[in-house]
Amino acid sequence: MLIGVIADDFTGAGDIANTLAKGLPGQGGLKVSQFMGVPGEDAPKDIEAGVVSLKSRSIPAAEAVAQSLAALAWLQAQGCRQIVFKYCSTFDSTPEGNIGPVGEALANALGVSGVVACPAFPTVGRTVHQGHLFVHDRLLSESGMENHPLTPMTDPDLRRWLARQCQAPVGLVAAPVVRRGPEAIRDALREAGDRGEILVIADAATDDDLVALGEALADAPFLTGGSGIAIGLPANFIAKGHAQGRNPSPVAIAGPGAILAGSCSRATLGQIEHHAKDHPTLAIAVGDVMSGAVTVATLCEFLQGSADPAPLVYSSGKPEDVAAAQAQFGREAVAEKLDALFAETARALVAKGVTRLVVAGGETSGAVAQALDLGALTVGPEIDPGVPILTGERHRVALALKSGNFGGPDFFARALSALAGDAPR
Ligand SMILES: Nc1ncnc2c1ncn2[C@@H]1O[C@H](COP(=O)(O)OP(=O)(O)OP(=O)(O)O)[C@@H](O)[C@H]1O
Ligand SMILES: O=C(O)[C@@H](O)C(=O)CO
Repeated sequence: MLIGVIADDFTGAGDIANTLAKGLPGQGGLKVSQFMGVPGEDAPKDIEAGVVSLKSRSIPAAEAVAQSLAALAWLQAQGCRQIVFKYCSTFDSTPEGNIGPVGEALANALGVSGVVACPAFPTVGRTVHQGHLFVHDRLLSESGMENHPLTPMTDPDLRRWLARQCQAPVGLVAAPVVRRGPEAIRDALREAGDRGEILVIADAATDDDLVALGEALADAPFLTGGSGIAIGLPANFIAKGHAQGRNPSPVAIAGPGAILAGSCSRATLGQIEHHAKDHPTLAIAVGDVMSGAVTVATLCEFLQGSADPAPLVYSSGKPEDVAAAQAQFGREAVAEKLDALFAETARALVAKGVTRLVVAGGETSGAVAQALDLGALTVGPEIDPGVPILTGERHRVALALKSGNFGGPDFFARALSALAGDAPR
C-alpha cells in the first residue's frame, strides 16, 4: 500500500477514494479499497491506496484522536509511504475539534510539522482564498453551512477557526506562493514548520493549484485536506514507477434498489424535491421516530411495497425544522435515533434482497455502511464529482454514499441506474 488515508466520515472516505482511483486525466489512478473502520486483518497486497473510513467527525475529540492513531498504526503496518487525513471540503468541525486535535496528533506521531491543511475542492465550488473558505461565490459562513445540524460553520477564516482547535500556531501558504510552484510551496511549508506551526492552511482556487500542491508534497509523509488535496498524489507514485496508473472497473448489479436520505444539506433538499416529481417519497417526521410511531417496518413496507424502481425515504428537513426537532428532543438523541433507523432499515432491506442502495449524508451513510458489514469496499467509477460506486466484498451489494452537498439535482435516480450498470454521465 502506497497511500493510506484516514477519513473522518464515510462519504468523505468515498470522495477521496474516488479521487485516488481516478487520478489525473490521461494518467489513471490507483487500485483503491475503502475500509469500514480499522480492519482486524491485513489488506490484500495489490491495494495501492487504502482509505480507512472512521465516523469521527462529530465525536468527542479524544475519541477521534484515539481512533485516528489506531488507523495510522494499521496503515503504517500495511507499508504506506504517505498518510492523508481527509476531512470535509466545508471544514466541518466545532471549536473543540476534530480537525485540529486529530491533525496535530497524527503530525506528532509522525514527527512532522509544517503540514498542509487544504479543504479546497474547486469542482464542487470549494475554494480557499487568503485562508478563507468559499462555497461557490459565498463565504462558508453564508453558504448554508452555518445551519449544519452537527457542525455549524459560522467562521470562514480557516486559520482563526482551526487555531481554536489547535495547541500550536496555525500557518498560511497564500495563493501567490502556491502559484510560484512546488519548490516555493515546499520552502514555505518548511519555514512554517521552523516557526512551530504544525498545520498550515494552503490557498487553492483551481485544480492546477491542487496539482502544484500535490507535486510539492510528493515526499511529504503526511498531509491533510479535502479530497482535492489528493488530485496530484497518484501521479507522484506513477512518475516514480511505484504504480502503473489504471481505471476503475465497471460495476453492474441487478436487483431492487432504494434511497435513504438523512442529510439536511441544501443539495439533498433540492434532490428530494426533484425526485418527488417522478417517484414515490416518504417523509419521516422526527417526532414519530422519537415516539416509536415510525419504525424500520414502516420504511421497509413503503420501500418494498412500491412498484417504482426508485422509492425514497427521507428525514431531511429545512433548517427551522431541524432546529425545532433538536430543541424538543436534543441534538444527539435525534441523530442517534435517525442513524439507527436508517442503519436497521438498510440491514433489513438487504436481508430482503435489495442489492442497490443510495444513501445521502455522511453520518447517515456511516451508520448504514457499518450496519451492512460489507467488508472492504471496492471503489468503482464516479457517478458525480466526489461520489464513486462502491461494492462490498462480503455481499453482492452496490452503494452510492453521497455527501450532503454533492450531486446534481437528478442524482438519486441517476445513481441507482449507475449502480445497475448504466454508464454514469
Ligand atoms: N429532520 C431532522 N431534524 C434533526 N436532525 C436531523 C433531521 N434529519 C436528519 N437529521 C440528522 O442530521 C444529521 C445529518 O448529517 P449527515 O452527515 O447524514 O448529512 P450531511 O451533513 O448533509 O452530510 P455530509 O456530512 O456528507 O455533508 C444526521 O445526524 C441526522 O440524523
Ligand atoms: O469533502 C467533502 O465535502 C465530502 O467528502 C465530505 O466529507 C462531506 O461529508
